[in-house]
Amino acid sequence: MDAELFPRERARIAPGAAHVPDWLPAGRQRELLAACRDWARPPAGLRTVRTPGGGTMTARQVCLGLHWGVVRACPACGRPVRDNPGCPGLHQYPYAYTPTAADGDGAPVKPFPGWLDEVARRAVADALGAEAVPGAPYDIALINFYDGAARMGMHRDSEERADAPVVSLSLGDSCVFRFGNTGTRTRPYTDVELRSGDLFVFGGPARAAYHGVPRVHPGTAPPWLGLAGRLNLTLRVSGL
Ligand SMILES: O=C(O)CCC(=O)C(=O)O
Ligand SMILES: [Fe+2]
Repeated sequence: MDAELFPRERARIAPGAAHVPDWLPAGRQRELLAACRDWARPPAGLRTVRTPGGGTMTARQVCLGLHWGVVRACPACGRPVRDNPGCPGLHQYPYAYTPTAADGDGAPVKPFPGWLDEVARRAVADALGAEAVPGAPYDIALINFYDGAARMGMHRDSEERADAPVVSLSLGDSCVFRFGNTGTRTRPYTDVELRSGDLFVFGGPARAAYHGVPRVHPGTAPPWLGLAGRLNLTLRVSGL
């Protein structure tokens, strides 16, 4: 992989969606990994994510800024999630952002550091151009850890109330990242290989596209990083 003759090229995967290979230099990857290890420690550390049907996700997760997870009651009106179509406080689907790790140890979520907002703004400018950088600061990170068997089903990132681009940074093992369309979980989609240090940004007409991780390639992390598995950070503007 590292011995490829030509560097991998950046690509527009769809209008509003861009892949920038090797965006993070090795030193920044090491620093980001060290920060992720700190964030993954309790309280409000890495947890197994519950799904609405009573199952669990295979990727484990820690959040910064606000906690993302399944809720049983609307944080705004207190009524059962599927029973509040008129309430502006919660999306119809039973995921929401809350200030504490409600489906974990219940501790307050760790703060989103200002330097991650700077990283996100640089990422959007590099990937999509300065005009795509939002006015509001990035204030949420979802950090997913994948072991060799973990994956993530096709979904949309839809609990935010802002349409700012989502910034995705990958560390460790490479994976197949499937980037689809806004209408269905199925084709048409494009499979992109995301490797350690890669940036992927999706905003504008691609902000609501379905996407997922059908496969991680175990043992493909760069040896100098010291990570067995894959970490992905998505940086978002909550609008909340
Ligand atoms: O792991 C990835 O590359 C994607 C993660 C993702 O889609 C999410 O956290 O919503
Ligand atoms: Fe996502």
